[in-house]
Amino acid sequence: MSDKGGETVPLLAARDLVKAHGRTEALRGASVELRDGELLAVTGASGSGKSTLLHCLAGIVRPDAGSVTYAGQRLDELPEKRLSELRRTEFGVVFQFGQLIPELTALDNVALPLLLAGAARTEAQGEAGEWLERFGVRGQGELRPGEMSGGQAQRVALARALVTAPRIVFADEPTGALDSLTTEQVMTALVRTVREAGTAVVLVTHDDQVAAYADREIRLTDGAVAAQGVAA
Ligand SMILES: Nc1ncnc2c1ncn2[C@@H]1O[C@H](COP(=O)(O)OP(=O)(O)OP(=O)(O)O)[C@@H](O)[C@H]1O
Repeated sequence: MSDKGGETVPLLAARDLVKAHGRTEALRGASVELRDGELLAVTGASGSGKSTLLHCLAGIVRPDAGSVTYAGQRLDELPEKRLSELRRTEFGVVFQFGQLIPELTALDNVALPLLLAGAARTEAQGEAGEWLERFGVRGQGELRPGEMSGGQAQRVALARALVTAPRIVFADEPTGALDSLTTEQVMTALVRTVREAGTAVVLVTHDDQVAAYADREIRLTDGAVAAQGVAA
């Protein structure tokens, strides 16, 4: 959280977001703030607008109305080129099914964002190996996604989301396909890692077990924030 003349300024702030998919109004005036280093859970019933909110916050989707301000810049007004650069450098994203590249090994999947940012191969692979280590999957570095368990693949996906040292990680049901024990292991690794790195996280989940890891929870109902509070 930055401090401007005694006022605390959130890292990310969305105001009165409206977004329709065709005739479906997915967001109807949702507002949310994220502080630097904060772990925020976004919960709500299926269809309440959680993924749409996450996509608007991450600059993947432009809202029809309302604003998204990240570190003083209006994301919803940025030209696409600048927006994609910002997404690549400042944000990390992880989805329910890790969406790793099937042809690449775990190590190469994690190294890829660094290579795209211009790092040399040896350096990128060294860094990627360290992130696999943090998530307890260094031993799986030479495996391809099809050869890993769901939990291992999600750890690799989280390592890939964090390898560029983003300010914010956006995670959409990152443990949605995992059993309860694996969920606990993946969440423990995620929380420890983001705390060490000081990374903020927006975590969409319908699972109370997962929301309980967050500093704060907001609950969406019909595309607006129905409740918020400190997670249990
Ligand atoms: N690309 C799309 N095209 C049409 N309708 C969409 C699209 N994406 C989302 N919707 C609709 O918008 C509403 C909100 O969807 P969204 O995925 O944001 O909700 P959600 O809370 O994440 O749901 P879930 O928990 O089931 O993933 C739903 O009614 C959904 O059917």
